[in-house]
Amino acid sequence: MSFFERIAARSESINSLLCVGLDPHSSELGPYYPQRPSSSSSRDDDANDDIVEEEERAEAVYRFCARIIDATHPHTVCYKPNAAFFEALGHKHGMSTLRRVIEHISRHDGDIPVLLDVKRGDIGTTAEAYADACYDDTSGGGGGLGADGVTLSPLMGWDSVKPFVTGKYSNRGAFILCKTSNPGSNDILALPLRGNENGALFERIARLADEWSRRAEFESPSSMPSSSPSSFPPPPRLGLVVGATDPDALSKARRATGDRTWILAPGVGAQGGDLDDACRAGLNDEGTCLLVPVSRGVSSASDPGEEARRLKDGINAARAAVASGRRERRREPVVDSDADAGSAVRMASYQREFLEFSLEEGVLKLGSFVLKSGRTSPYFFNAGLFSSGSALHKLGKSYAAAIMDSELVGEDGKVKFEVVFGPAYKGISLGAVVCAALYNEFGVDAGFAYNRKEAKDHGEGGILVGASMTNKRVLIVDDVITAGTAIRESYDLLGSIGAIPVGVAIALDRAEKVSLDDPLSAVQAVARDMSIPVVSIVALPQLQEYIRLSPGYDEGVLKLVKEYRSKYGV
Ligand SMILES: O=c1ccn([C@@H]2O[C@H](COP(=O)(O)O)[C@@H](O)[C@H]2O)c(=O)[nH]1
Repeated sequence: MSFFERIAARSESINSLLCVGLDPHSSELGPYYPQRPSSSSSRDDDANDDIVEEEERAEAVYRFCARIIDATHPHTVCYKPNAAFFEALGHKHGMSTLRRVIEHISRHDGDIPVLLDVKRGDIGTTAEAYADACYDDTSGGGGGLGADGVTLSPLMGWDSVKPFVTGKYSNRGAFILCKTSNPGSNDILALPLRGNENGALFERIARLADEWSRRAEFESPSSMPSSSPSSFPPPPRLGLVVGATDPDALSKARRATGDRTWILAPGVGAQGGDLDDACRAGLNDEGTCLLVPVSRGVSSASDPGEEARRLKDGINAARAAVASGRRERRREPVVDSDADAGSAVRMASYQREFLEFSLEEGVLKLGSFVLKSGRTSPYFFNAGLFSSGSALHKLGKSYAAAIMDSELVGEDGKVKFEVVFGPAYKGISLGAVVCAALYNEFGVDAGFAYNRKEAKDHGEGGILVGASMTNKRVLIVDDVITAGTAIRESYDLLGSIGAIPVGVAIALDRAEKVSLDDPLSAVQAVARDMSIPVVSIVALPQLQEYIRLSPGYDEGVLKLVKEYRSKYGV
């Protein structure tokens, strides 16, 4: 198992997100010194006394750590010894004491990972040596410390991180410093980004954690049994350090990095971070992927075991509240109070987010719009206005979430299509972002193809470009279906080359009839005529519900939407 798989497995098996830090501060070592018979030492004995003191200090450090480990291990997902306190023991005792402590951890039942807090960062060749020093490099003589994961500075870039998570260390993991818990973290890590990117430097780092994890997997694939599709996409190799002292940064980092990345949030206890706020901000939608490391808060307690249990319970209380709140928002149907509709409207979190950002981007507008059909619509959707990298990224994620939430996924958890087809023109870019998001978000590596409106008379010629679709199951991606003409053309085109259309994915289902005496909407008619599902990110009922639930919603707009729906809707 990889480092983060071990973290996840232990977290689940002991139902905890607590990481105990081992920071043997001098001020806490007093009770751990071995008793020495009092002797009257002369000046000649001073040098000898220094040596004895060094040894005694190292012994005190070991005892301090061992006592904490023995008391807290039932509640602890992983231990985080901070290398600084061991390095300060000097060349003779420092590393051997650290190794002794790490070995002590491994003597306890269960697989308890060791995260060495070293905050390294250097050019690649030096980073290789650091990686050997931190881990147990048996191939190079076995002189390493035997840690399973490390903390790293990301500021020197991917090549400084790579040796810790690839090659012979592909099963290790690293937390990269994103927004640290100290006040000075605002000096650099919170600086605003320039150019097209919004947010602060730490948000960029949060995004990089995902990117580098994928890069690590690409450059140094983990050996996974092909029979375990559930392990795809592979577990991340990088997590983030984001201080519990800044809940706002924690929620921004969580949003930037996504749900699979583990965040280490130091700062609870001696640094004043609030446990509850940190959990609410840093947990993912499932109420996990957050480790709360506490060092002095545990070591200075009169009963470290009891304190660890109390912290574990406190974190679990927060995660229960967070998980149930988020689950409810994401999965539970929202009952539409509209008596005319009279049915429940399901609103998943990806649907709410999609509506939110479509309105923000001006892609979805509320007002009064005359459509090509001559109808006056209270809303208008123009997917062509998703016109930035960030908007396309979010759009792709929304489509991918809708597809994975639909009948296009079989009982076996696999998608029912092999190729994503984007019909010219708008469908080309949509198909591309959807195909990339399916891979990024869900590890679904489908082929991608599109068509030209006019055949090329040079080069390879023809109107189809990209993955071969002959005898392949194909998903058609478009923005909206108005009359269904474009989708029917795609369907015929695919049929003519022996491809098998298995579904259509669109962004918005207007859920309206083409002509008033139709029993079905345009989307329903396409699904019926082609006998394939048409999946949409949202449909008109979700838009109506979104407007109704928005703080300060406009009753006038809602009334117009209702009227439009009752006149043209299905
Ligand atoms: O942003 C950071 C990164 C690392 N640390 C380390 O965590 C512990 C915190 O100790 P407490 O006693 O729980 O405050 C310590 O080893 C730091 O070096 C951090 O605090 N903040």
